[in-house]
Amino acid sequence: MPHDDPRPPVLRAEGLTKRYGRRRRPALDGIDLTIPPDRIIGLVGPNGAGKSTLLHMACGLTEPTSGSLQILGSRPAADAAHLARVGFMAQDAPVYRSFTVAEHLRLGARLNPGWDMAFAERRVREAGLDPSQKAGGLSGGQRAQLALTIAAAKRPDLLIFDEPAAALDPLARQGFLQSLMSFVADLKAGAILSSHLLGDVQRVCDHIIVLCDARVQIAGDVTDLLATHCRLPSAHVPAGAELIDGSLARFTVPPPPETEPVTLEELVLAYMTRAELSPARALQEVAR
Ligand SMILES: Nc1ncnc2c1ncn2[C@@H]1O[C@H](COP(=O)(O)OP(=O)(O)OP(=O)(O)O)[C@@H](O)[C@H]1O
Repeated sequence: MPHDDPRPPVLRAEGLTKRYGRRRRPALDGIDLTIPPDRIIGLVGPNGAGKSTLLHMACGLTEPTSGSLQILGSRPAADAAHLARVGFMAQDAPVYRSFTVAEHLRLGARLNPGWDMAFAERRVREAGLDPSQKAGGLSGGQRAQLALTIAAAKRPDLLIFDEPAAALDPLARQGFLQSLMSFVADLKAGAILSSHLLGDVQRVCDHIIVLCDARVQIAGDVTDLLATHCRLPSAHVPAGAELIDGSLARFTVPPPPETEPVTLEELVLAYMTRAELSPARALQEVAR
């Protein structure tokens, strides 16, 4: 983030912790994280890592147990004006099955002061949705397009998606991700999406957060991460390098020429594997 950018970070977490029960392991464990504006952020990690918990907290749907979280410079869902600045699409693209597409848009207009009906109607047409069709009869891909339109037509500054395309076939997923990117560009909004589909993340995101075991393992702009992670040609770990997993290392100095570049998928998998094998994790498993 340029130092003269006056805008607050999209997300700032300090010591953010969430426990769902006093005896349970935390779902988020002391997370410190700052995400600059103007990013499409991919939140990745294995099942149960805490991704939905973080996204729900960002929307004000659940409260931290301790620590603090700011979204666009304020407490999540601090007031009506702040609520209007954040659009959320929950897992499985929830819609009202007995409402038609047009009724969804009218409901959106009644509930959201900044609702842009012209934008919503144009997007419904572009997605090929029939306004008189009941949402219960839409395909998964059409339902996702409707839910995306509803999240975007309030013209938020930040769109949050919890595994938005997990249930869609590859073609519907491609259409959905294209719409997502064009919405973000149209609205000049930021976006955070959680996903298990690393290919999708690689296609649309320019910043990633790897969350495993309730902790952030690595976060940063994709270009920076790919420039600072390489595969070592031998077992020797040079100065300025930290071995993450196998031969994949992170460099705090410019990597030497004999190292090989890595893909985003390899990088994410290396951090996930390291977290899975960490001694702290092993101890937690024994304690459970
Ligand atoms: N409402 C809840 N009550 C109790 N425990 C919960 C609740 N929601 C989440 N958890 C627990 O918190 C941990 C993190 O769950 P969360 O759903 O945030 O992970 P996730 O990374 O989104 O997982 P997935 O990829 O499977 O959706 C898990 O151990 C889960 O069982």
